[in-house]
Amino acid sequence: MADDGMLLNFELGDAPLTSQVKFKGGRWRDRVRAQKSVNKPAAPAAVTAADDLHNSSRPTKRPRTDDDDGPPARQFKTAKPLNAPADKAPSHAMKTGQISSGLFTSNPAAVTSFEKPTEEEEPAQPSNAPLSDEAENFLALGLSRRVAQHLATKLEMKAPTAIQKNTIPQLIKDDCDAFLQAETGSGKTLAYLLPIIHRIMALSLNEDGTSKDIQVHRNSGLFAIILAPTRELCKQIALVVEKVLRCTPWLVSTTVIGGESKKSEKSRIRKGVNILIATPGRLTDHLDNTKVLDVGTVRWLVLDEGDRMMEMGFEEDIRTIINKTREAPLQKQNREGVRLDGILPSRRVTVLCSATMRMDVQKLGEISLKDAVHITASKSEMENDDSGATEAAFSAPAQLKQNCIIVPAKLRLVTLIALLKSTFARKGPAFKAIIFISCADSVDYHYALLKDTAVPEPPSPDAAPVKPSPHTEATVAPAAYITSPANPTVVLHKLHGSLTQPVRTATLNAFTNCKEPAVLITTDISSRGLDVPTVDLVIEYDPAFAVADHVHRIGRTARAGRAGRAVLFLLPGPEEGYTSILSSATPVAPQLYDSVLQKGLATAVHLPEGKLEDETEKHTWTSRAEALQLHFEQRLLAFAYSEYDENAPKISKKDKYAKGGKKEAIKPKDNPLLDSARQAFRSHIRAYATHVRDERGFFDITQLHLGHIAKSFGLREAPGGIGGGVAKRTHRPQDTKGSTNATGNSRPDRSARSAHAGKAGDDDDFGVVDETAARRMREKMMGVMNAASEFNLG
Ligand SMILES: Nc1ncnc2c1ncn2[C@@H]1O[C@H](COP(=O)(O)OP(=O)(O)OP(=O)(O)O)[C@@H](O)[C@H]1O
Repeated sequence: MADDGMLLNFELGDAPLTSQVKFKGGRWRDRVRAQKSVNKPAAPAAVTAADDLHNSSRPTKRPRTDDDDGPPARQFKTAKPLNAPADKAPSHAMKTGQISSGLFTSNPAAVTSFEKPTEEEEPAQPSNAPLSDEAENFLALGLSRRVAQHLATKLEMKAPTAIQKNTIPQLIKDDCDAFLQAETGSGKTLAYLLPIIHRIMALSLNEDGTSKDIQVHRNSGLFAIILAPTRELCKQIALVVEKVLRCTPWLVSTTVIGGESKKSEKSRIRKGVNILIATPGRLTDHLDNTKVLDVGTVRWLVLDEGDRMMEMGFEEDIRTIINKTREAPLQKQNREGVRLDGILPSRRVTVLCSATMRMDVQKLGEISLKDAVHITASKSEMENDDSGATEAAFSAPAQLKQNCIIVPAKLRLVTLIALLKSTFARKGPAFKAIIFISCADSVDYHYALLKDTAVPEPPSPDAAPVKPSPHTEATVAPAAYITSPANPTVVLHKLHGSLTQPVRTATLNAFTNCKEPAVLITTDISSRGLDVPTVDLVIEYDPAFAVADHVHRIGRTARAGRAGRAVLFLLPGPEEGYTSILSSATPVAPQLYDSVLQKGLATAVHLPEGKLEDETEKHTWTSRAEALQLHFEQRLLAFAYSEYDENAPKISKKDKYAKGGKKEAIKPKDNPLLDSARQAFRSHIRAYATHVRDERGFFDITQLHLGHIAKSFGLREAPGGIGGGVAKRTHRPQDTKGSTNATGNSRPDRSARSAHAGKAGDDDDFGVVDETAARRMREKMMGVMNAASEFNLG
């Protein structure tokens, strides 16, 4: 066995692990068995292949800091559980045939140079805030006094943002198509909505501004259709429309977004609607089947987050919607005889809207726009003048602080906890964070891992009855690990597209309205358009599949001029080069993972039942990190092996070693958390293969050390069953140790990564991504998404 890097995580001893794992919940019989199992004396270790058996690589060059109390670069003995008596720390690992590699050893070194931050820099001036000049107001942009007053008094919006300032007069006076492109959180929704509502309201006004005798009402015709990619986004837009329409209660909006019966949507359309907010699929369905849906009076078609709709495969639906609205004869007056021309546009106007500019959007522009003006926060110009379009393609709000932490795979999980723990300890009670993860399985797993598993205390007789929503039972829970005495209640939420619509809606509402500090663990379902103004921190635990998605993800914070911070986790190696393309838009400051761990683990980790350490011993951040990792690994092993179960049929030595004398792991028992970890790992690896082609040099699946990645899921070895899209490489590439990849970064030593090798030093690469297979996989993911729900990366 290679010795370097292969360590037991703890010493071998014979004392029981008593308080390391506490079993709560479930049947009492299971709890008793589980507790007995951890109290049993240890048996000699049966060693099987571990995650990095082959990892005979170079020692870690872990960056060190001044007050570093970390371990040496190589260590042959790592920490024992902190609450185990000295020299007596038996482990599940010994019994299960598992070996766990040391947390701080055999980690590839980062090539990024980390500059020590000198002083807290002055935050940049917000770039997406309402304008501060007193002369800037909605009235001056041409909106009616009624709307301007309503915005100021009821919605507390006195001044427009830059994109609103450039869009509103344009869409009030001109009837040409428009492409709105501005940073996330810059108020694009109101930028296109206000002129539409202003012009519809004008149908009820005389030229002198007084009200006409006949006012338009819900039955006067459908004037605008707004399309958005997700139900969540549609609901959010509908809420904004509804708030603005409160100043004109005779106008009505509604949504057709699926997730409820088509019959009730039909009946709302029949009652009359002036502004319709829809997802493309559902609207196409209604255009085909709902006769009362008359698009003859429609003057505006807005495609919000157009690029996302294209990416999700809605191109056909969008084409159908555009063709059907264009083909319907344009009615110059409605059936009540109200003249529409002259007040509403004399042609159908299409507005395309996105914070990012990518190929999908250009294609959508070709399908939907004619002689469009390109409106940005700084100017408005005809589209064929493309200056400015690309420069703004990937910009993020200026006040948004961006960091990236280069974390070796094995340390990802503990670094995440440390980051959350220190952030929540420092921040006020209303602090909110979103963690983006690549797939739904991984969201499910991390939610299950981080939530407080303690059975809640029965409420005292005089306590007010709490009525938890039945829809959020499985998606909202108190968090463990990241709480602190300063911030004891952090509420964990999870959201992804495989959840049912009522659960998605209820969970999002719970997160938005949560008065406690809150974390939302989610997929890219939450990356677009989601407007929770109080989100302070976005963590990209898994990088986005494309830079455009990254821009939208981090845009969930720093909205409308507020401050915000985004942290991106990257692996040492090719991924480090990714910062070069991000920094071309906004600077991304690299951060040492050591400093994150040091800060977060300066104090004990809190479990619901107490601290995860023996207070009589001295602890360092490294020993706490090791203990925390061990704790997670033990949680996965807790119910996993029948050897722990006294009542389970005994497995004979003969059976154990049946296959040609090979050591066989003992058959695992059912452990939902372990199953979830394995499933999450597999989905994570598959998702990794779907990064867009242009960025795959940074996210190269052949560079992943699966054993180390497994450890970040609390697993001690990489489970099998990863297929589809990942083909075995047959030739060892030449660019091994010391070579430089396309990004200019030297690759980590490949010989360090042969855990999946057929033959050591030969066919040792895990696989290459076949482009067609990757595309198929991505399409499949999108396909599942469209069939089951509309937005599910998982
Ligand atoms: N003029 C304004 N004054 C104050 N707040 C505003 C103004 N306009 C919009 N906002 C607020 O800014 C936030 C972001 O608005 P909106 O969701 O429209 O941004 P966006 O540009 O569409 O962002 P994204 O690209 O992320 O979808 C919302 O909370 C909205 O209420």
